[in-house]
Amino acid sequence: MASYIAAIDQGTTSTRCMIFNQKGTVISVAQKEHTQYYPKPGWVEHDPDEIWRNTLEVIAKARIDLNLQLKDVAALGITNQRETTVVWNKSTGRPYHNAIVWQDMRTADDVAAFSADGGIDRFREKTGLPLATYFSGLKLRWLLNNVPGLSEDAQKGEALFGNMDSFLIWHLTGGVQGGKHLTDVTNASRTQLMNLHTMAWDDELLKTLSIPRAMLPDIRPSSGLFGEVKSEVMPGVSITGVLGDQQAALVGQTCFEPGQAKNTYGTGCFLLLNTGTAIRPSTCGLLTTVAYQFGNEPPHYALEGSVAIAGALVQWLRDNLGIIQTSADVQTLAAEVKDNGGAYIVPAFSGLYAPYWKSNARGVMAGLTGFVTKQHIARAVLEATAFQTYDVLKAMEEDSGVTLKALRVDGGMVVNDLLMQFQADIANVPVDRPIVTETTALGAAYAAGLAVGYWASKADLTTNWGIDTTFTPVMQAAQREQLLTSWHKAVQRSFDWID
Ligand SMILES: Nc1ncnc2c1ncn2[C@@H]1O[C@H](COP(=O)(O)OP(=O)(O)O)[C@@H](O)[C@H]1O
Ligand SMILES: O=P(O)(O)OC[C@H](O)CO
Repeated sequence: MASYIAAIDQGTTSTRCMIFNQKGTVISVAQKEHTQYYPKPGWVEHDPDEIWRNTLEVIAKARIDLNLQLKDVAALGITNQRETTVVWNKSTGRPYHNAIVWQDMRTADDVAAFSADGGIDRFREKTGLPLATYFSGLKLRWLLNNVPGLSEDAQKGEALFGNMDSFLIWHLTGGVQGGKHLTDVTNASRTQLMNLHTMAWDDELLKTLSIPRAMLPDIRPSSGLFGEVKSEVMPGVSITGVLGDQQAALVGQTCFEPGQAKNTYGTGCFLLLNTGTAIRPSTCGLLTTVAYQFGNEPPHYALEGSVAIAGALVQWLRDNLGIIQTSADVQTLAAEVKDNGGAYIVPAFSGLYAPYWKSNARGVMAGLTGFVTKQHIARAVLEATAFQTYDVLKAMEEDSGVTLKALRVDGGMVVNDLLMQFQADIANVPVDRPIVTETTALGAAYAAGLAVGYWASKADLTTNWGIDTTFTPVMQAAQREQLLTSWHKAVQRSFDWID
């Protein structure tokens, strides 16, 4: 038996390759950031070719650092930023356009137009999703309507659509020399084109959005054979696990029982609750999504509270305002004051996602007085993530009837103790930070490893999970109430900024 499992985590800001051992410990890691393009206010793009080059580079580096022989790699897993939409030519491999990123809001007019007939929940019964700029279907429609020649090529099956998983699988398995055009159920569930009940592309939705079926990838379970790598960075290794990154984190946190949840704090923030094999509709502004499907087992579903801007607000403080030099500096600055000084930031940069779904909201800073300093702003930046998590947590508890005993957390922001303590305080729930916080790549590794027998069962994986730190709530109820009241007033003020 080979000693390791490799995983690629193609995220919003960077691409990573990680090598794990059987204990789920990271043995080698390489990471590279890619360029964010903002061609117009509210538009966000990535260059798919840059991401492909970075993927090759990080795989090579992670291997070299460990002097990893191919015979030692049991399988490769892939996890990815979801919804981000790529269209490329089957014969040349060339993308027709930059990828349209999940945060991009260019489809706001389509959202309004389609909602005029039936409201934003028009497709919810079939897809589990409200109409929003977030999902792939309308992004693909925009590309078909705006890129010359694309629609014709799509009808002929010459143009291929995919999220980053499909794009990387296609390249890794041979590209123009017959690369496989595949996706997994979790990624497909974020396109707003897949029917959650059948796990297949839905002809009625495709017709309504004018999407040619010929350009769509085949949908596979998350764990199983996707193909063999042909690229020279890892030739002959099989890709046997693919999951959208938030679902991968749920798997990496071994939340296999209905009622278990995790919250991932990265660019955005995503709370997922495993709801088992039954589809649970949301009436409180959450998403119903596929959590994972392992081999021939029935799919498991999740309720999801998606927050668009979390760590991205820290980056904004660093890159746009220049108040801090590194993301980690936000904690040092925020710790210089004992509270937010009355300042609140609602980071509705991409409108507001769950549980509000307000495409026309925009960011606000509220409660400013002459007393407020950059230290208070740093604190308000961190608190914004915790307040947004509180809102989705409450919606989750109401929708599911589950009261969380503890919140499992992961992602780049969880190194921030001040944020984690405030999260525990404001949600009044213990926050469990695990030993391995790279749970996204770990989840893809788990899916890949289960498929080839590297791990025998989910029970094997569960024993790998362990707590590093538990943050216990200490805040008085009256203070919590006062903070939440002010936060919710600020949220109201962000609504309806765009007419
Ligand atoms: N010490 C820190 N405190 C707060 N935020 C942080 C800290 N370190 C990193 N971040 C934020 O975490 C995010 C990166 O997390 P990561 O999980 O790698 O994101 P993604 O997978 O979305 O690319 C960035 O937005 C960054 O600003
Ligand atoms: O790449 P991340 O970690 O920011 O995750 C992005 C999400 O998948 C968007 O739905």
